[in-house]
Amino acid sequence: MNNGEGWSSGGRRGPRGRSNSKETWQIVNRPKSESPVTVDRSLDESSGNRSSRGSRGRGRCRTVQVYVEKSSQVSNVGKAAQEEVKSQEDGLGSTKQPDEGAAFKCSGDNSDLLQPSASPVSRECEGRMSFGLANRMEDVSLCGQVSMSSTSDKKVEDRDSAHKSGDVGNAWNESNTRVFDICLEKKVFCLKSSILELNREKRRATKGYPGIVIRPGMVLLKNYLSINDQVMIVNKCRELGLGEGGFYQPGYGDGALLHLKMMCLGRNWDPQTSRYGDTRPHDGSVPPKIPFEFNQFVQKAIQDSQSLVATSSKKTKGEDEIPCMSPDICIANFYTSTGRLGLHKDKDESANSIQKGLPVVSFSIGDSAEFVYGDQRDYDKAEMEVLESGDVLLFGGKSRNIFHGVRSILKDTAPKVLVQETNLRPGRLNLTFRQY
Ligand SMILES: O=C(O)CCC(=O)C(=O)O
Ligand SMILES: [Fe+2]
Repeated sequence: MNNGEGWSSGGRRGPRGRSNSKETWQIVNRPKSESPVTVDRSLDESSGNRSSRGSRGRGRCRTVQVYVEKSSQVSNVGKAAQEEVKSQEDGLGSTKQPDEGAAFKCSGDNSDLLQPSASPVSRECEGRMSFGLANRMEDVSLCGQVSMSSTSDKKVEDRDSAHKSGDVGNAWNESNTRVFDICLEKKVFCLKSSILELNREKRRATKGYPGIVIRPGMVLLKNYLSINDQVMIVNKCRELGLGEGGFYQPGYGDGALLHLKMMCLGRNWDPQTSRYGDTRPHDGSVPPKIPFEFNQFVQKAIQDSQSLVATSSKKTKGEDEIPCMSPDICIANFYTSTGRLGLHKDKDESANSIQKGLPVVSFSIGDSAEFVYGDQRDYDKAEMEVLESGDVLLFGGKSRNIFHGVRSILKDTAPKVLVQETNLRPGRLNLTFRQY
């Protein structure tokens, strides 16, 4: 049923600007009792491939945890790349957002329409499985202070309140393409992090966290990227993001803006045409190459997901559910605290890639996000998973064509130590890797 709002013409991206979205969402959060089961580091280090019962899941859902040895994980790739990258760019660019109530045209896969709120749905729980993944936090010193730029914060506030009051334009034009800095430049004042908070982060980073088979072809590796790796990724993305083909404010063909900043690596994805290309049409820039270390993380995440799937079902080979993939595209999104992304399918990769179910591999860094997904473009039927900093999500095989999106960014949830080390702006960095 059409509730009066349409969808964008972008193939990959879907709906934007659902009015009063916060109030009308009906997705059920996982009850507290079903939060991921953590494992002791001692277990993790001694047991190699042991499995035990966990309590994650819903209702009748039984989960099993499998522990992997710390040495088998990707570790500290590119530690040297943690140097601070200096830039004189202000980096905010024009961040005008479309009016929340704006209607958008629809076409192709994005033509389904929003349904009015219905009763909450529970997620399918069969086949879920946990996979213990120890994490690493060597060499990152914990300090109780986080610094941010007050100047930049003020600009972000201004933009946000303009957005809320709906008095900003929504047209995409050349001025929207100014480079965007994902990190704050000046350290002007300090926010104290409580010792409790820092200890919580430290515990989280040093304990194993589960990997979960959410549904066939969809795997979530919780807390998979160490803080060191996250720092490296942020620094690298910042460096690339300030150069040719770096972060900018994208817009659709109809002029509406996406609620995020974007940078493409490997190949350019153009939201105006929903196509991949070698250069970025609005400025002719060539996308930076995907850093080698990023691809190593992706390969490792695919392998670990395949092992997880194989362990969870004797009948299935891991590769059948999550096929191997060599990424030649990475789309980096930066969401400020008001950022979001409507339900959409990733469908602009080659027919061969999609047909084979080659997975999309997604890294989350910074503030947590409410990630929604489902078989239909229907928010009321969608399920939700909070993606936290360091989480890696894969959807391939039978889940390659799911609708998915980001409902909201949860403020002040980024690990303090990450913010302190990188000066990452409030918000979330997301990288999705694909093979064309
Ligand atoms: O930010 C996310 O988690 C999802 C991003 C996404 O779906 C995309 O870039 O196509
Ligand atoms: Fe996507």
